[in-house]
Amino acid sequence: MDKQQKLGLLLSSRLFKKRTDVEVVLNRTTLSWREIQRSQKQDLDIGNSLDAAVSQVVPVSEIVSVQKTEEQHSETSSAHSRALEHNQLFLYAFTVSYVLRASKHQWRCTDVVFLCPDLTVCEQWIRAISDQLSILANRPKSLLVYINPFGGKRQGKWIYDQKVAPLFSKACISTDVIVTEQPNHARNHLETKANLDKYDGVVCVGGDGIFSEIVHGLVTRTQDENKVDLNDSEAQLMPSALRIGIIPAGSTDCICFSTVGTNDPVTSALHIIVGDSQPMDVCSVHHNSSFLRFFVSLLGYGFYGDVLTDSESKRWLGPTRYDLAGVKTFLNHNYYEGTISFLPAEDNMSNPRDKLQCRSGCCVCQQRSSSKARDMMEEKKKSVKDRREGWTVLSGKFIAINTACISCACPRSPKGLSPSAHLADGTMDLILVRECSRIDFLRHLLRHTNKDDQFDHQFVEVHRVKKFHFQPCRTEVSSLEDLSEIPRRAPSDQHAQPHRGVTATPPTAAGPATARSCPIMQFKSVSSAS
Ligand SMILES: Nc1ncnc2c1ncn2[C@@H]1O[C@H](COP(=O)(O)OP(=O)(O)OP(=O)(O)O)[C@@H](O)[C@H]1O
Repeated sequence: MDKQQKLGLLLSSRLFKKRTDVEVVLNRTTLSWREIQRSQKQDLDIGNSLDAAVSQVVPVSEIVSVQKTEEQHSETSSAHSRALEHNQLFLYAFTVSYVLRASKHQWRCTDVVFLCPDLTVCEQWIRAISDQLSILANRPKSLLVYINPFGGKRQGKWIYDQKVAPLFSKACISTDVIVTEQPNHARNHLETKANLDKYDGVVCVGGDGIFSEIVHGLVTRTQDENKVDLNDSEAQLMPSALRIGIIPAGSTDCICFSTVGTNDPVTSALHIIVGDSQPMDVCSVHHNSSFLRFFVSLLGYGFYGDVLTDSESKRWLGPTRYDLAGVKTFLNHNYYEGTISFLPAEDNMSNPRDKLQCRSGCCVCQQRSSSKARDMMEEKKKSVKDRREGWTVLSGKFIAINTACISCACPRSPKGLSPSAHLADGTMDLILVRECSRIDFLRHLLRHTNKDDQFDHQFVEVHRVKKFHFQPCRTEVSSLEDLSEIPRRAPSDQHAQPHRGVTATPPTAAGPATARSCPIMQFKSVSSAS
């Protein structure tokens, strides 16, 4: 058996590309081509070692489509005359579209056209590549798409129509598209009406808010179908069988940025097409015995909670609303007094101040995922015990009580609020900013935007936790300057915990108060709920 057979050679031909003869080779994992003449010259001059320099290799998993090139290709006339020189006629052509990795995590779709000496060869190539694409089990064939036309700069529909739909169509993905008409349209549709059996995944076009709707809709429906009581904070959530993809078209797009490393609709569409997936934790928030909500990115109480609440009333301003609400809340300088109890994550595989950045294939998340079944059993047994022991209790006055399920990176804060938080390890990073002066708090906030360690302040502490509980003092919310001020927002006793990805699929996150997490499935370009 020669080397090529060992590599699973499927097809090899001498074809023509632009002005050159190329040897094109398809095996089970790659499509490659190299210029024959140049390579041979190099063979003579410098030896075989330079072959790689003139050959291109594309993983089959990153081929978007292969199609017969019907129209006269721009290069055809020059190619034709060049071909004549070679006493060959290359009248038939096929185009392979594939992923090109550009800079800063961005992906682009690029084409290569191969001219063939006859129709049989052309069709043989198209069939061989199509066959390989058809056995890629992760690729979605049918998607349900929700577009929020009011997210971010209100470009969602345009972004989808112009940048995403043509790629889905090229990849032969069928879609049902719903443009939402009001808040919670997507959530309610998913919870009650959508026929989910038809689809391989759900895609949202918008920001973290519409993603949150999708998470709530899918996770709630899955729990209903499996008779899981969401009000039971100890119940193990069942993962959804569908993955969620995000096309960023919001104001922050934190979940997309934190998982893919960029907010670029084309990159996200390509991740979806090639079937990339990334598990995420979903956390749930309970108040007493009632389920409040899920979250997958940031649960903010105090400063960030106030910024988000205030920014909602300024939605008409677009993304600028966050800056305005941020300045206003900063000037108010409120603090919140209460007691926080948390259950620390037990192992020492990672901590919130290590330099790890969780990415696809992260060993910490993988290890967690492989021990998931065992952990689920243990966690069940432990839940009663947990209530009695292992909890750490802290009291005091806090400006911000944040919980990050993921790094929460976004263009404004490229490393995020918790740079080494993991996407799917079943833990949350609890970040406490204690009472401090305005100038100190500003120094802390500025560190969100630069490379300095944002936890390296005496008034900031961070804990990697599995669950936490917050019990506010009833009369406490006051300006640091004016302690007599009545709290604008009376906090209540809440707890949160993360649910580790339950299925064999991607991420999930859970929310505030008592938080826990369960997994949901996502395409890699996912983002989460805030
Ligand atoms: N048709 C609609 N009209 C008004 N609001 C909608 C509509 N569809 C969805 N929404 C709501 O709009 C809110 C914001 O949407 P989205 O998150 O997509 O944009 P954003 O807030 O600008 O971005 P980000 O959350 O990333 O900052 C969501 O909470 C969603 O429930």
